[in-house]
Amino acid sequence: MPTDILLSDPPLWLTTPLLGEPQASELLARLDAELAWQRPTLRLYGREHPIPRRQVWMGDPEARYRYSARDFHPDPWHPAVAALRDRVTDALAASGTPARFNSVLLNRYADGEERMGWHSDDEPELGCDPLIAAVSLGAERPLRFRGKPGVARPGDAGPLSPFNVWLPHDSLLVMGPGAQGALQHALLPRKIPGLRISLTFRWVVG
Ligand SMILES: O=C(O)CCC(=O)C(=O)O
Ligand SMILES: [Fe+2]
Repeated sequence: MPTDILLSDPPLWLTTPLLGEPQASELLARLDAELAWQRPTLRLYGREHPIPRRQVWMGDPEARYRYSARDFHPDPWHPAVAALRDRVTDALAASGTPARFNSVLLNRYADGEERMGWHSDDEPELGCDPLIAAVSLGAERPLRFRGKPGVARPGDAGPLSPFNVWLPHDSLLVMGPGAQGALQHALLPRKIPGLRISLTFRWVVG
């Protein structure tokens, strides 16, 4: 599997293809059809807003997640998602990066209008310097990165200019240790038609 090193410090790598066809397209159709996609609301400045995408939180029972002072329990592993988790774990081990995952956030973007705002995946449950593995299926869209406001870069490196990482169908983006401390990322709205599903595998510290 060809891997592009997009950034070395913090590590950001893109591998494509991950599964090959027809497996990748079959997985996209199966996840779309078989998962209990939710559109929870988020409270912002005292008002409830439905999130601009759908999602499912899945994982081991002890991989609980606290968010907005609420405990979220993961859905049990769907067999196709568990198989993908093992595939990603094997691919990482083969490239000399042993990692394990007890949970995954699945995001479903119906079209280019649906999106995710600027954030880092730096919740305390994820421990310090997590490795997050993100699989993309469906419409190719750019994940935009920028330096985290107020965080200096290592050495004399100047400020990092924002950049796009285009995520093709059937690709794996690895955000390695340090990426969440140094960078933010967002899936901004774009006039790109078509369904996209991403799966961001994580380890949640119990
Ligand atoms: O959909 C994507 O590629 C980004 C998802 C993401 O940032 C997340 O799940 O934390
Ligand atoms: Fe994220």
